[in-house]
Amino acid sequence: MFSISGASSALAAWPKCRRTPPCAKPIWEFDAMLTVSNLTAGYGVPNILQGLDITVRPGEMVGLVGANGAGKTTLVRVLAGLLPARGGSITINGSDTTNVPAHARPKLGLAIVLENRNLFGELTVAENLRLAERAGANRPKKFDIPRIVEMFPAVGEKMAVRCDLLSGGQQQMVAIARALLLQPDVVIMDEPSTGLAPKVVKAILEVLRGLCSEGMSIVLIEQNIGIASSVTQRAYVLSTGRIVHHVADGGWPAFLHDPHLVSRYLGQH
Ligand SMILES: Nc1ncnc2c1ncn2[C@@H]1O[C@H](COP(=O)(O)OP(=O)(O)OP(=O)(O)O)[C@@H](O)[C@H]1O
Repeated sequence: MFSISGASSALAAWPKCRRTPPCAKPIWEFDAMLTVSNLTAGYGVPNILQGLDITVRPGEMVGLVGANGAGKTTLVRVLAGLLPARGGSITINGSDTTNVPAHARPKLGLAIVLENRNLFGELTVAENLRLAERAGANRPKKFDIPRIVEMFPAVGEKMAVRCDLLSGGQQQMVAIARALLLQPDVVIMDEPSTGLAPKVVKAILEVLRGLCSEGMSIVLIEQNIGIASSVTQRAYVLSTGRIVHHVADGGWPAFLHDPHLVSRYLGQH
């Protein structure tokens, strides 16, 4: 649901003197961290995803925005390995991941924070984090539990609490923490703002910005254009399973100013 802010409020909130966000790096300096090429997938006939091309470089936070039914969740499922690609390819850090099983994708540097967070509800926060830490043990270490607690003090205070007893915001923080303990190079965030108070969303976006400035690649999948435009450098607009528009680096204000684009592809006015 387009429940939070619309394009006009996003535009109003965009500082006139806004510079490129702090995590921006000249894109020509880097090779791609995540490449999706001509990706097709679906559940029946016809395909839902109809030939997607997406590139994310190290240190970029890239948005993927689209209205209900555009195919965002389907793309997340294919990236996670939960739904097979029917055509095209997914490359992570130079490795072809298209047909790699879901459980093996984190070893290649991919972590996904699903919209439903997918925590082990009956386990404590500490137990959830330790499982992730173990799963990420063979990757170059960037995060450990003390660092996670520094990043999310609220997680540190709830270590002994079962995850199903946490608030939505606390669960989202644990889900992000768990993803980071996989020691990923690229994190896919599926609608992290869903159901959360603006203050919590702001805190989470701050953490994501910080990660990005350290070189992490982040794909932020968002229906809320206000959030996407405030934090991502550029974005792909998905509509009926196709990338129909690319908001280039620095192109958010122009996109938000174009009522035709916003209402046509995002259903917002
Ligand atoms: N399990 C499924 N079986 C058949 N069709 C599906 C299935 N899941 C999704 N679809 C269809 O695929 C299309 C894209 O849905 P998807 O959930 O990927 O969109 P979305 O952009 O994530 O939408 P929303 O923001 O509402 O979650 C829709 O037409 C939907 O009806």
